[in-house]
Amino acid sequence: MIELRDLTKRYGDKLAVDGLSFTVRPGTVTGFLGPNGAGKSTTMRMVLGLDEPTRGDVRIEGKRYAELREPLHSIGALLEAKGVHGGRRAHDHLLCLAQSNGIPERRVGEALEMVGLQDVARKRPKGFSLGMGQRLGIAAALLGDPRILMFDEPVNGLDPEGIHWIRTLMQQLAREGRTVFVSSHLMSEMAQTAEHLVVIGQGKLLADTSMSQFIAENSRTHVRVRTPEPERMRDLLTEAGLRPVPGAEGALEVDDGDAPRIGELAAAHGVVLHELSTQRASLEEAFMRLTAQSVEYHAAAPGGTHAPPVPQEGTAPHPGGPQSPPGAAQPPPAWGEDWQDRKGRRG
Ligand SMILES: Nc1ncnc2c1ncn2[C@@H]1O[C@H](COP(=O)(O)OP(=O)(O)OP(=O)(O)O)[C@@H](O)[C@H]1O
Repeated sequence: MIELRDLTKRYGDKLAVDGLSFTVRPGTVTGFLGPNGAGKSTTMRMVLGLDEPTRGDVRIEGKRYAELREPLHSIGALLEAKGVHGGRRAHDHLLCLAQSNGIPERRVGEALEMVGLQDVARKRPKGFSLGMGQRLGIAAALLGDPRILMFDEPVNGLDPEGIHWIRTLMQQLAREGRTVFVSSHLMSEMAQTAEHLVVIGQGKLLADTSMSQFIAENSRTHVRVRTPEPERMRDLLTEAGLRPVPGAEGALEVDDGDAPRIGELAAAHGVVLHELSTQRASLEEAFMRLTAQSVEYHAAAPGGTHAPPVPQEGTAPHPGGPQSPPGAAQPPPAWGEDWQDRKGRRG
């Protein structure tokens, strides 16, 4: 369990994390979401004692990180996959970590096997692909067989096979009763992986709820009805006390109706239906709606106006990139911008 109480971090006049209180519980994968610059990485660094909170505190199984006698047994984390010594063989890198944390050597082989790197154990990570680097970082996190795992953007840059593998691994770790806390920008991925969500914006807590409740509360679910007799169907729905509105392709959309009831109504009046479907909003839609006010940077829309950010799975729009209109002002850093890039510029 990870417990945050009033956790706050200020960098100069920037309040990066603003009074966060929430608990990450064992047995489920908890997704950690927020627009760029929301404070996710800062929060994770404070969990690991890498950044000192300005106010408040964070406990791991009831203790501050600095109080953990053998931290790798309590919490394993993947913050930056590039934090590996490129010249030391994969096995030796893990062995160093194991020896300095009182972890038996056999765990090195086990961890390498868990992440599928046993065949390259004697190779140096500087020749590793991004995916292999991520796997090695995850092996390090698993080394101490910890009760808590924390991953910051673990699927960044991975191919579909790697993404699938990490998703399955996180779910398995949660099923084993561990606490799994993971941040990601890939909404469809998060929707498939996490059962619980913590959402922050501009350092503040926006939601701490189950995935299904989050989507239900922050989006619109409606029934879509297509029929060759739309006027008649609309009248029937209205008479039944429902409020159909015109949708795309001549369909009717009913916010407050349930599909079986509408199907029965149509059947009772002999109205042919070509489509009757419940349209559930995606996590991405719900996330965009909730965080619209707390996005730090908005991409400039063609024509120079500012539009709400539209996250594209796995893409990173770049300011001044090929899609910028000629003569357009350089927009501020956009959604999906490589965070390392930004952190680098920050110095
Ligand atoms: N060392 C630092 N010095 C100054 N400002 C910082 C520092 N670290 C973070 N910040 C600022 O704090 C805010 C939160 O940054 P953080 O990296 O935690 O956000 P994030 O949610 O992880 O973003 P991303 O999704 O882009 O990785 C940002 O405005 C960032 O510019």
